[in-house]
Amino acid sequence: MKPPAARAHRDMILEVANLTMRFGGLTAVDRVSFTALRGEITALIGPNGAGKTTLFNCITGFYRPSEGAIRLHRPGALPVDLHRLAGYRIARSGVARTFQNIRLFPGMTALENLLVAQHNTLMAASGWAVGAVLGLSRYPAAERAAIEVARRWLLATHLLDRADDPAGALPYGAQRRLEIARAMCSSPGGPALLCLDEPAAGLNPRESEELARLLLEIRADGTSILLIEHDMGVVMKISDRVVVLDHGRRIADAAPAAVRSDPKVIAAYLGEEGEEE
Ligand SMILES: Nc1ncnc2c1ncn2[C@@H]1O[C@H](COP(=O)(O)OP(=O)(O)OP(=O)(O)O)[C@@H](O)[C@H]1O
Repeated sequence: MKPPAARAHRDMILEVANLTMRFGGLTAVDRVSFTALRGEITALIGPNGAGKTTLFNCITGFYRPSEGAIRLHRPGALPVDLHRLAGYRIARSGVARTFQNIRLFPGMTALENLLVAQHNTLMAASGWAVGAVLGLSRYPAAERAAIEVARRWLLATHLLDRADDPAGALPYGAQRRLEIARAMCSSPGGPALLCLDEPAAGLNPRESEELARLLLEIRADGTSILLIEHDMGVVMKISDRVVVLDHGRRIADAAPAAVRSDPKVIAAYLGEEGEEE
């Protein structure tokens, strides 16, 4: 486990402070605080209904939290209060996400899905106007760069040979990888923070292995990752830090080995998982 001094403010990518989200009388997230460090994989685990996806939805702007703050810290830039921003602005500030249920454009090819993800970059190159149609000189170069970025992520996700297949025709595991590739294409230079909601759901053991390798590559490439995942094999193998939620509250926040042997976590979640198997 990293010593507390190593979790300094300057190393932070995400700061969640006293976050609360209520739906009528139900408190789905209850005064949760934690930090995710730059260059790390931070996992968010806990039983069904613990509030993990609700927390993600607050971070990515799908929900406006009832209370508390969420800040993105990027090197050389002022912290960004994500809890005050609209979702599209959060995406533009470098936060990308995937969903529990695959949300690709099924009728578009794998390559097209990755180009659509770069729409903002391409529109910026056209001056947010008719530049592309008028043949503005910056647009063709931006388009070539977008194809190169897409190619790079098709390669990284082992989908280059399926580039021209409709996304909806790809096997399930390939669609999951394409979703991650799409998220990686959504910001120029890659997102600062990649939020993945159960990326291993429905994968077979070999595909889970491949996914773990891909996430380690993404981390090595400089993108910090926030990961909701029920596959404890994947979580324990690749996470630097594990935050555990139960009934909307944070019950643990430590290195994987410490979380695995924490009696509170075993009682609330890991024990229950073992019984299910
Ligand atoms: N839009 C909503 N309206 C009302 N209640 C909601 C809403 N979204 C989530 N909840 C409730 O908030 C609680 C937390 O749900 P959430 O989906 O965040 O849990 P989770 O930890 O992601 O669970 P899972 O592992 O099953 O995905 C649940 O009781 C859920 O029913």
